Amino acid sequence: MKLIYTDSLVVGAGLAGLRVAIASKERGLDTLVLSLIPAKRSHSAAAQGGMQASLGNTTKGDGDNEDVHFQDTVKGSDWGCDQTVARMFAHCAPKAVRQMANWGVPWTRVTAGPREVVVNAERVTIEEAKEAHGLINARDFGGTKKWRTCYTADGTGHSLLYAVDNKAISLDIPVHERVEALKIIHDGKRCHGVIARCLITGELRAYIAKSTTIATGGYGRIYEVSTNAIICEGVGQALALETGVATLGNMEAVQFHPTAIVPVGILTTEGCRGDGGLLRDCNGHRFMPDYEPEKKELASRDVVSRRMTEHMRKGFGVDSPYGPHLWLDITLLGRKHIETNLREVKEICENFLGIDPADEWIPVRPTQHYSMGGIRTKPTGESPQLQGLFSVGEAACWDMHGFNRLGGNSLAETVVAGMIIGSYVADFCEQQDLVVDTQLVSKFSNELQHEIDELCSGGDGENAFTLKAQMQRLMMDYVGIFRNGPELEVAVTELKELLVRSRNIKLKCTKRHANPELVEALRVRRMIKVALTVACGALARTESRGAHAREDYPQRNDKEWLSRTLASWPNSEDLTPTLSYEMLDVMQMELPPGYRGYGADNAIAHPDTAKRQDEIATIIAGLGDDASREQLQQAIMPFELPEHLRPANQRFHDQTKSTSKGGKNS
Ligand SMILES: Cc1cc2nc3c(=O)[nH]c(=O)nc-3n(C[C@H](O)[C@H](O)[C@H](O)COP(=O)(O)OP(=O)(O)OC[C@H]3O[C@@H](n4cnc5c(N)ncnc54)[C@H](O)[C@@H]3O)c2cc1C
Repeated sequence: MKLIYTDSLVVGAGLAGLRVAIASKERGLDTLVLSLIPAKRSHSAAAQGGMQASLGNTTKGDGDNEDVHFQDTVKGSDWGCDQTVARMFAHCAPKAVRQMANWGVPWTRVTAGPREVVVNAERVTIEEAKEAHGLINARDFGGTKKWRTCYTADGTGHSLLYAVDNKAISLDIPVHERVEALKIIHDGKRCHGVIARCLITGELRAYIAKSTTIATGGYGRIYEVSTNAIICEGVGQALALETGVATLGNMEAVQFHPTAIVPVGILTTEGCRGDGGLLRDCNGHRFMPDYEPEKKELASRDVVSRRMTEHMRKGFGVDSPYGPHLWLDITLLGRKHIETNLREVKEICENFLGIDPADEWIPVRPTQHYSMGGIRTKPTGESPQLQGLFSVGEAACWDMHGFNRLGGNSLAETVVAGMIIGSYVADFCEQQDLVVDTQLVSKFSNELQHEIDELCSGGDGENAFTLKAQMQRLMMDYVGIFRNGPELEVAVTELKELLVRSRNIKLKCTKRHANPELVEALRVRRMIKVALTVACGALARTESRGAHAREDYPQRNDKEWLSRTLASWPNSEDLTPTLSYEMLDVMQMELPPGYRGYGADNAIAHPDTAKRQDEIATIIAGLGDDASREQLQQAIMPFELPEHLRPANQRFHDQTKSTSKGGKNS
């Protein structure tokens, strides 16, 4: 078998993986990336609406800064996130968005003077500052206090991925395309690389590295209908799970996006509502203000998706051969706006629905969209259990999204976390020697070879495609937007049966090289395990938090459930994961749990909340009015960053406004 050595191995050539690879290569490390597909076709390219960074350039972003972005992110997460990580992220997002401009992203810019926008269904004219002319613009997105989402029309992921991939090419970073990592090489304590299979020749290869970063994206395709690319199948999470040691975090936290088109499930960006689009029911009635008078269509995604589902259950859905749906109305934005800022949406509507969204309403329904859960890491991106194993981007539970990700915070996470974690990965590689344990390599490659031999051994057995379809249907029916105990029990029981059956898959086509059936068979048994971590986590969590909505436990229960679910699979013969919990410590939080500002306000309070609020008030009073925001931060919730990322961010109106924390400008 071919052994390939490198310092920094990155599995995944989406935005997150490439950004880590660039950080390694820029430090002079030998770096190599694996990908199922050419880098520029990675799922990141599909992102439409934009990335959040508190630049505060537009009038509607005036007063924005890291504090506001941090608070929106924590509230968006329904207090499920790691607040230290949310702080690291909010601090570095402005740096990342500017770096992307430097690398060639053609951000939409501010034009000084009057600008016509739609706010709450009305056309209003805002005035953009003369000093902001030519600076990076931002649009509104759900769950945010300010207009903060930087964008390139509605092709933001495409332009980001092209810029980042071109940067990787300019640094001569090799990407081994059409290669699938299927096993992590480890000794229970330390990760040494992966065993991968070439999807063209079928050859197995060992990639041996000082650090291995899993950046394989989300696991959306364990559901039947998803906005995700078909390669988002959760194999990266399964790789970690199958080590038996590494843990996955909050796998039950699965986001449903409010506006995917019916029936195919392709996304229309949140930018549609951010720019002023409305949701209407079968009577043409704009219903969101009835449920969410303050944020209306721009509450966070978990809230809007639930309200839409609730409204359809009351009989206000539009009947269609594909089940009920609602309408997204962007006609009020006008043709010019749609053809410049939402042109991908227009093309999607024309090509997949045969309608012109400047004239007609778009049929939409909430659809699986994002994986908040993933490979649990420390703030440095490293697995707490396996030294040298890192994870980043949607594959990871770093964990800045908790139980609900805000729109625009994922693209931002890929390049921000890629920048931060890339730096820690490089530090790690500089401090470590390359360890080559050939016995260990043989053990894992033999296991994979044996698995392939079994699948190809002929005879009667299960069909991989059938099992996958059954798993996807189960997840859709029983582990969806609203969940309850009896249905989750059904999901777990039937997924366990599918897992047993998946151990007896036999291929009809037994070719060892390019063979889609073999690819499917190797993936589906891993996907079912991932699906079980979602279903079991959801069944065990007897509360509602963010995207995890239990009809039988409708309250957020901070008293008992302010925790992160950890899932591991210590014994390969087990039929369910082992769950444990990492408690979130209110006494360490900068923002103790409270009301999000939208959605239901019926949480069961944590006993420490009031105590922590008092403690923070005492700290602020003790430091006095002259304290800098850095002193305050240090006293309330300090956080680490690589040194080059620590300097304060600057904004064009810094000179004219207060620099104290109270002034919300830093
Ligand atoms: C339609 C759509 C629109 C979106 N719009 C926005 C938006 O406007 N703003 C926002 O913030 N977020 C948005 N998101 C979310 C965001 O795009 C993703 O979360 C993000 O791009 C994920 O990037 P990533 O680098 O983590 O993974 P990906 O881009 O998914 O890349 C994964 C990589 O891993 C590789 N890979 C996978 N498995 C293996 C394996 N076993 N072996 C080798 N390689 C492997 C793949 O080939 C790929 O290169 C959107 C998502 C969707 C679905």
